[in-house]
Amino acid sequence: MDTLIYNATIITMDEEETVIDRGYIRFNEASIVTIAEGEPTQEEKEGTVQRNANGKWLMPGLVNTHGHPGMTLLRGISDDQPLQEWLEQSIWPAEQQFNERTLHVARDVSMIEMIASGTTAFVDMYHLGLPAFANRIKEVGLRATLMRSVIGLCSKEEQDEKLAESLSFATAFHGEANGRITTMLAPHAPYTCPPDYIDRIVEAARDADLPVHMHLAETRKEIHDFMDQHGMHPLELLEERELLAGTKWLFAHCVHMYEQHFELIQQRGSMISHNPMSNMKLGSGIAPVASMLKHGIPVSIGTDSVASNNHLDLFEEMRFALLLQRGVNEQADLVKTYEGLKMATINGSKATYVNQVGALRPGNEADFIMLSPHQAHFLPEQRVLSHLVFSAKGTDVTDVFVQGKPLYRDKEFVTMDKEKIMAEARSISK
Ligand SMILES: CSC[C@H]1O[C@@H](n2cnc3c(O)ncnc32)[C@H](O)[C@@H]1O
Ligand SMILES: [Zn+2]
Repeated sequence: MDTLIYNATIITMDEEETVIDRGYIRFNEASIVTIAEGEPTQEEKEGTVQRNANGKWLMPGLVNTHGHPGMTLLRGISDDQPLQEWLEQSIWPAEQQFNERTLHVARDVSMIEMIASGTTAFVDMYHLGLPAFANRIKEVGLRATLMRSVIGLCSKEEQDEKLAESLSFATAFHGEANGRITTMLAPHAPYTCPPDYIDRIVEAARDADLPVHMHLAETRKEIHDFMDQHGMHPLELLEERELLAGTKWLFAHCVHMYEQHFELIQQRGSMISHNPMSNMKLGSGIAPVASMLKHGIPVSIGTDSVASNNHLDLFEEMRFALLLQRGVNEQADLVKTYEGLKMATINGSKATYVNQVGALRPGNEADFIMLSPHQAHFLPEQRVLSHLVFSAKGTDVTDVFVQGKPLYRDKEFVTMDKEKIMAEARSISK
């Protein structure tokens, strides 16, 4: 049976700045059937379960295009180190202690946090326990892009084993959960994967028609060391080895890149995940997002893990992304308000190479969220787009639907037991 939600203010993200002041959406588990202004007719109501939105704001679910949910219990583990020191001294030793249970609980906590703040789809780059996570996501109902990522600082035999494992996970799970799970291959970074290993990963991805996700140009040190070793910027090396064209890339960070790199990225059709808070926290720098957008790159937004953020609230991340660009470039209209919403929604679907989400239109999948406008920080209520970017917080989200199924209803979890998961997290993190 279809569901009909009426009396909603609908932000479609379909055409430029469309806000349907009082409207309704009819949908089912396959797709959105109707979106229209005004009251539904008797005919539209037929064969539906109806729900009054009471003026709530209804918009596409947010897409987090870079993260590591398995690291969630490392929140606050080390707050004052730069990337390389943070990885080598704090993160990698702590990750050695992970087991099935800690990973399961960490990922459940991250999904609680994402759902409660309006994320309907996320990218997870990780090397441990992927099949178990994919199966858990099937139960929870979120949309996810998963990959068994690889670090290639090992023998060729080990590299090949890791790549084979990645490929077998990616091919087994791509399209699972009624298409909610998609997969990629993922060399961790140019400083942990030698060029000939990246060659082999890209070749495998092309053969299997899978996208490739990688951390890129995150710190000045990375570029400095890479230039010393290879005589050029890592993106230039990818181009020299003919790895950009014909590959569906999603690069995370891209902080230390310049005009000519964005021209190349745009020409080759690669995607970028901008992670402003993680870059700030680790003191990595400010990505030149205004320049990326000027080149026509549909920049998307990621949080990275909560060990470098320390939260998964994409509303906050989106606002921070805009404010940073305006502040650092001393220009108030450089990255426009609506661009922020695009980055967190429709650009996220482009970055993950997933069609039919990120915008609300008939035929697209019913991945959407609702926010309560009855908050002091949303007064006066008329300027919805402005409020969503500059005033909204994840905690304003009241409802979350993925593929037409409710995961969060009036702030109650439908598919997860929040109290149980939090109790387990407290107990094991001790
Ligand atoms: C093998 S991929 C997962 C791996 O990535 C590490 N990681 C987490 N955040 C970052 C980041 O911002 N830059 C580089 N690497 C990062 C983490 O240790 C995971 O094990
Ligand atoms: Zn990362």
